[in-house]
Amino acid sequence: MLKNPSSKYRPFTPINLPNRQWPMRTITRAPIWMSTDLRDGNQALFEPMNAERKLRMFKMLVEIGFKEIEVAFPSASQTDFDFVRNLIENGHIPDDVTIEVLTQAREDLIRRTFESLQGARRAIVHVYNATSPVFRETVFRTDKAGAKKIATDSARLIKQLADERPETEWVFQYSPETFTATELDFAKDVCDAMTDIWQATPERKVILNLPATVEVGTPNYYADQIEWMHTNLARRDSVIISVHPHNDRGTAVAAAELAVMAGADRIEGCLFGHGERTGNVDLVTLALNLYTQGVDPGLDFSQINSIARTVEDCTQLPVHARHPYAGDLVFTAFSGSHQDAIKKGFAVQQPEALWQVPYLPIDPHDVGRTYDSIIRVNSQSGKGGIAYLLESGYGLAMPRRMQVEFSSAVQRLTDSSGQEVNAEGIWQLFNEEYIAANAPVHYIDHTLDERDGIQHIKLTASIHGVETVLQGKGNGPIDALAHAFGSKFRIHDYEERALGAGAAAKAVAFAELETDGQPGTVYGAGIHDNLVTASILAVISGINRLYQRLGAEAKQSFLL
Ligand SMILES: CC(=O)SCCNC(=O)CCNC(=O)[C@H](O)C(C)(C)COP(=O)(O)OP(=O)(O)OC[C@H]1O[C@@H](n2cnc3c(N)ncnc32)[C@H](O)[C@@H]1OP(=O)(O)O
Ligand SMILES: CC(C)C(=O)C(=O)O
Ligand SMILES: [Mg+2]
Repeated sequence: MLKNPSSKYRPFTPINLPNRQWPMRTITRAPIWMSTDLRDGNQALFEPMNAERKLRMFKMLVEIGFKEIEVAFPSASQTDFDFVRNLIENGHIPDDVTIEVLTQAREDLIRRTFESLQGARRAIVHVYNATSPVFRETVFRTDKAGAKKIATDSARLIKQLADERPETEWVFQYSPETFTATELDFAKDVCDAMTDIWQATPERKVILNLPATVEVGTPNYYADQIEWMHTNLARRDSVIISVHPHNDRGTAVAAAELAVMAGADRIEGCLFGHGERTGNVDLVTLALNLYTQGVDPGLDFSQINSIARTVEDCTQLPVHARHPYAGDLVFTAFSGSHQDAIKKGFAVQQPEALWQVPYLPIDPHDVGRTYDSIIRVNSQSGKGGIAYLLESGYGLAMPRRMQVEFSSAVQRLTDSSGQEVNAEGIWQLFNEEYIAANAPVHYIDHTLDERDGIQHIKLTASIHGVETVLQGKGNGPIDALAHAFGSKFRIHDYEERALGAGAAAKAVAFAELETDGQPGTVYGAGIHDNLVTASILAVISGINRLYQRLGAEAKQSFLL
């Protein structure tokens, strides 16, 4: 019998936090954002960014509004070292932006890191060492005291090197790497030792970054860990609690949000969730989630498409089509009931009112997307989306029952092709179905005159290829036309509209016909510069479409 493979794994042990506060909190302001696209994001690429791509990414991060950017692991490679030098020496760092660099807690690497920062106006030096039992035992082969000493030795060295370079405003950051797998009291012990050595004060805060280096539990578990640290850390008023969730369980966004509710002040992550393995937390989703709750994230994603394309170019990895807010398909509705609700929502949505369009958590315009990309039509689509595409693309507003009739023609097309059809394809089908319905009756010409309040029509048409003149009279042109055809059908409904606007506008007319012995109604449509001609064409289109539905016997008597 197969052994249950899950027996290889251990569940996390819930934290005893009887008075936890975070579940009752909401997020009312944006955290401090820190982009690590150029470090954690970059170290996880098949091909790390070259200098040109790194600079392009840096400039874009600045434009988006990041004030803290981890730009490199300068002791890891000459490319990273040179990049930091380029930023400093060539004045690429705006005054309100602080660069951050990462180093392991090792003397040679720390010294090299400070070399790279020579001449920086302000810089965050970020040092880390893993603190969890498996790292202590397996990687460092040491005990708690040994792991703590790695951190505190580095803290003293960093302080000394910083003091020797007073021309730079230094900010210190420590990460107990693998924090989520570390005993909380030990993580606190090491963190407190760091803030003690660095002499953290409310004026000169130290950043304690508590990473989910590997996501090991549910997001509420991370929130409990953060709240415990928030409550128990020494010198809390002199500490910025930062979180750095990875996405191994696919819940990094939730973990970051709950962590902020639990007391975190700052979030580190990457655009579109780049980063080691399953990635760092996605800063785009986090920021726009806040935005849709009425909280200004302080980051500008109003041109999400161009940001996505730049990130794709720099990382050589695609943004998934279903990625929240940014994917190609996230403002697209294929299914009929969704399209219907979206169309109705748009119709009543006022520009300045609260956003209430069904199925769309955000106004696509807010992220630089257009409504055109919203509704796509495939075999799952209903009339709402089809009507929306015709209306938004071609100014053609169909009567409601006609939308139902036409949607089955679209359905037949998408069923047979198995493919999506775009607005142009739907417009073409509309023309084939209605405007080109000109047999067996083909309109040639007409005259109308009014005598004693009665309209008289003389219609010249080709019927089954034979030129024929028909005459009729009635209360209006449509009535007179029906009379000319021997009143074999009734006009159930008639509507006319403008098609397009201005001098180029045409008239479009719709006529809904019914005849005895034939269930239901059939629509016809006509388009012409002249409204009356459009209405005559609509009736003739309806006659021809009705004729196609009749049995052989009914056909004989339907046309004169
Ligand atoms: C979770 C994260 O994302 S952490 C950031 C990871 N990013 C990177 O590592 C960037 C690229 N890294 C590198 O280029 C290299 O690892 C360097 C230059 C930093 C170091 O290279 P090397 O000196 O060859 O060491 P190596 O890469 O093999 O790392 C393993 C050594 O570092 C030690 N180490 C690992 N992390 C730490 C740490 N935070 N502090 C101190 N020592 C550490 C290990 O114990 C091991 O030491 P040992 O060789 O005595 O057993
Ligand atoms: C260096 C640290 C913060 C890190 O990237 C992690 O733990 O994931
Ligand atoms: Mg990381």
